[in-house]
Amino acid sequence: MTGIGTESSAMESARMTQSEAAGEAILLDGKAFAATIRTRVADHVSRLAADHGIVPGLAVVLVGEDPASQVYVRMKGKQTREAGMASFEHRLDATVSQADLLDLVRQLNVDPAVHGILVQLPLPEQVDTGAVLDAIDPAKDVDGFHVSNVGRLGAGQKAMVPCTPLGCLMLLRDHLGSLSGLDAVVLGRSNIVGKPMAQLLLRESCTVTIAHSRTRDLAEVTRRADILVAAVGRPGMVTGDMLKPGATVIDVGINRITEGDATRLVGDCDFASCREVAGAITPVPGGVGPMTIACLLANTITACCRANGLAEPEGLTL
Ligand SMILES: Nc1nc2c(c(=O)[nH]1)N[C@@H](CN(C=O)c1ccc(C(=O)N[C@@H](CCC(=O)O)C(=O)O)cc1)CN2
Repeated sequence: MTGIGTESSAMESARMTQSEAAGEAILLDGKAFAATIRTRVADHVSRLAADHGIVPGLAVVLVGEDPASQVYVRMKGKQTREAGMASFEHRLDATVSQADLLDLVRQLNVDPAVHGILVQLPLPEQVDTGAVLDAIDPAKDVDGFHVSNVGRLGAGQKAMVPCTPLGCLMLLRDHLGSLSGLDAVVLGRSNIVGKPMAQLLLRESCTVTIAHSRTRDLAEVTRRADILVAAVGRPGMVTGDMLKPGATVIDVGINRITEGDATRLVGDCDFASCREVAGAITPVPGGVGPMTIACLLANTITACCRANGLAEPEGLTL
């Protein structure tokens, strides 16, 4: 294993034969890959405790009662504890003032037991999200959303890298090896996914296009992509006819749709038609989503090692 994302290749070759025989895209199993990352994180946590008496700590701040956010925060706490790290959960009322939220962030910034801080998004309207994110100590900014980490990533310097794009990159490297020279199209220009994803792909020497709601002849753009990352939050927007045959498709969308009495999660890609054209594709659920929390744990270890002047964990950072 050299660097991030080569460990599941044996598993993948087995799947490849099955998928190829069926004339369908290979499924990039984020759930399984995330489990291998969490195991690596847990191993590193044990070493930090045994060799240095250090327990990495992650503080997660949840404002309000958005049902999806509550689920994600619960998952984060559980997986943090399972990896042997300390989890600090702070739940604030939806009506919290900007000043009180900033006070909490400042307390966490100076708490030596806390190596990573994450404020769950979205925040309620009365709160200035940018101001809250920029109040987090950049060294503890395990989400990589602080403007200084955004700038460092863009400048090719050591940074905290946003978890979802980092997870996408791990999946891509695991499947493709080198990405150098490939045409990559990122669909979506959010600060959380689209923009950092484009920066990471550029760092891998891809030729990167960011497409968005104003892009003209979108299908003509996406059909050029060897790698397509869809992060627009529109269920089933990408259809098979918009893909280059054999493309690697990373579906970041997590959209809950209602069908009759039932609800289910779907991505931004129309899975059935994309699977017929793509070479490989991430499913929803079980693709990018689980990678996000695994990378959050990895970033917390990275922040903890940097804070203590220790070597960074191999295979968990860029
Ligand atoms: N501060 C942040 N806020 C938000 C982020 C983030 O990275 N930092 N990302 C998203 C939500 N998110 C993590 O917070 C997240 C989304 C989805 C999953 C996941 O594992 N999804 C599963 C399905 C889970 C389900 O059943 O609902 C999957 O795709 O298989 C994890 C984390 C917005 N906010």
